[in-house]
Amino acid sequence: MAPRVLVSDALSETAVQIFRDRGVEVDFQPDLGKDKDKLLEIIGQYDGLAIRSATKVTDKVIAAATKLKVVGRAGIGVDNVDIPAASKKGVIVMNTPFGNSITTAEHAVALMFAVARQLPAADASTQAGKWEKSRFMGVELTGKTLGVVGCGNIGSIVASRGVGLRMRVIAFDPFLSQERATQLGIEKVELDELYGRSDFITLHTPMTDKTRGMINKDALAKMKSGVRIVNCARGGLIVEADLAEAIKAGTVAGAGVDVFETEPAKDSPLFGLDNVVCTPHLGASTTEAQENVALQVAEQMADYLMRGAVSNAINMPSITAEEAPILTPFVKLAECLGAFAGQVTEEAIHSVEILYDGLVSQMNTKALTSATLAGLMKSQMADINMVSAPIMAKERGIQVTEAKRDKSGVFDSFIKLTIVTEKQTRTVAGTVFSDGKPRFIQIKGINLDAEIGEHMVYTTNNDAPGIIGLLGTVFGKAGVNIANFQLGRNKRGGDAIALLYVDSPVPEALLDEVRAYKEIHRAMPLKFDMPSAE
Ligand SMILES: NC(=O)C1=CN([C@@H]2O[C@H](COP(=O)(O)OP(=O)(O)OC[C@H]3O[C@@H](n4cnc5c(N)ncnc54)[C@H](O)[C@@H]3O)[C@@H](O)[C@H]2O)C=CC1
Ligand SMILES: O=C(O)CCC(=O)C(=O)O
Repeated sequence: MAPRVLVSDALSETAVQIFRDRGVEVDFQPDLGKDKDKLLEIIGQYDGLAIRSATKVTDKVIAAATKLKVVGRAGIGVDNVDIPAASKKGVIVMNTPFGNSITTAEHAVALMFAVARQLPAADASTQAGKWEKSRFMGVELTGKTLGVVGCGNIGSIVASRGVGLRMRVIAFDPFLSQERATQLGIEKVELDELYGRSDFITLHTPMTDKTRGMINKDALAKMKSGVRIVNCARGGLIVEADLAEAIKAGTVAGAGVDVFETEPAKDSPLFGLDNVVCTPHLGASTTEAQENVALQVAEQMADYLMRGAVSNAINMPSITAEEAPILTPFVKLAECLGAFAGQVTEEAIHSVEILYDGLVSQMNTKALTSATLAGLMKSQMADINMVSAPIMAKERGIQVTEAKRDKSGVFDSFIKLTIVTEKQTRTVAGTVFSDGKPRFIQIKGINLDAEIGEHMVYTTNNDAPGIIGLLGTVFGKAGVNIANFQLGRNKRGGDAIALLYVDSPVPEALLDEVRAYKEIHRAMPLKFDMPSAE
């Protein structure tokens, strides 16, 4: 059945066409995002949700979204999505990090001009027939200092436009390198220096715990008198009441505000103040940007739903459409290794080490590690997947390390998983053969070659005569067919293991019969997320 996507905000219809062309069923309801109850009522029917900023993907929406696999944000900021809730539920959240950057940068520059020359007020006055020429004295941008706070995609475009306008551009961004600053022709400074020197300040940071409310009374007090502030990033970066006070006091000469603490902004302390220019979150609203982000989000979501490719996900490593087919069998192997260790381990896990040997070490090991963790925790958490597993492991205090090395043995590639619990260290290794099927190649340091099936039985025993006969007889009597039987031992008469791939689940009573045999230490059923035997 084709996956179904709900578009709940006003995306360009380009997105709808792309979904259809890619074989995804799409339901285009551009106003639905504003109707929280309706969204909660219907979200359970969809595999994907495509949004802009009006739809709030809260924990309640995530909880009601029983089939949801992916949320696609046609835009940059994902602060309208509860990412932790989505991640815990295994829902991928994607954005389109570049599609609207130029447009938003241009809006910031437009607001800067609008504030410098009081354009909206001058327009309103002129159209009212007042001709107040002396009221609207402006300032030039040329030669002024522009302070860019947050010099990522958008901030650096604004910075380069500022340079083009012959402004002196200074920037504060903890991740801005000296080389990049030089390349942009700007000066990298500390925040307080930026506050003290700028005639115009433009904000381009994401909303984080650090940036929330950063433009407050204290910050405003450090700024040059007569500064003009532009915010095209996120409303919560500015404490609106504090900015309003500074504007009333005349220490801030004007502000251009596209984004608000609460949106839609029906009221704000900034409304009605002289030389405050407001727009209703229009930063990304150009035909070009909306085409870009709609096209990109639809392609990304369709790629994921139809081919398993992941790009621009906030909560999951990327998997390109090209690598998806090569990676998929190793993802399955990683899941099975994790699932084996998870099912045979009964104590709390302290740490996990995953060794990637040979060709697999050059693959997307982040994705493989996520898959291993998902397999590991699946026996305790049914709904876990590659998205939620790393978070769950972190929450449980499990230390995860990855190691990589060149081919060291007979296999072109193998993955070895080591689990350390309070009682023991356990290892299991596996590979993928040319038939694309995963196999276990080592358990507890004992070599074997075991095909992995949906239902398996694992025994540990003394290496003694009669084990094969015992298992064969008990299972045969009960009508449980053994598809594959693998044995291994560390030395003659030493520790041995058996791994049986069976065609149907094995009843506990049958395993009790096996456990009654004195040479058997442990006999347990295992289940893997593999196709049923044909
Ligand atoms: N008004 C609108 O319609 C739109 C608003 N946006 C918003 O614009 C903002 C910037 O977007 P992009 O440039 O694409 O993001 P980006 O991730 O490319 O850049 C953000 C930069 O902020 C820096 N940063 C983080 N914390 C900082 C701090 N405490 N102080 C200074 N710098 C800090 C980062 O190092 C990064 O370089 C986001 O909040 C985004 O949601 C984006 C598109 C449209
Ligand atoms: O979709 C929009 O209009 C808002 C865009 C935005 O804020 C973003 O991309 O972060």
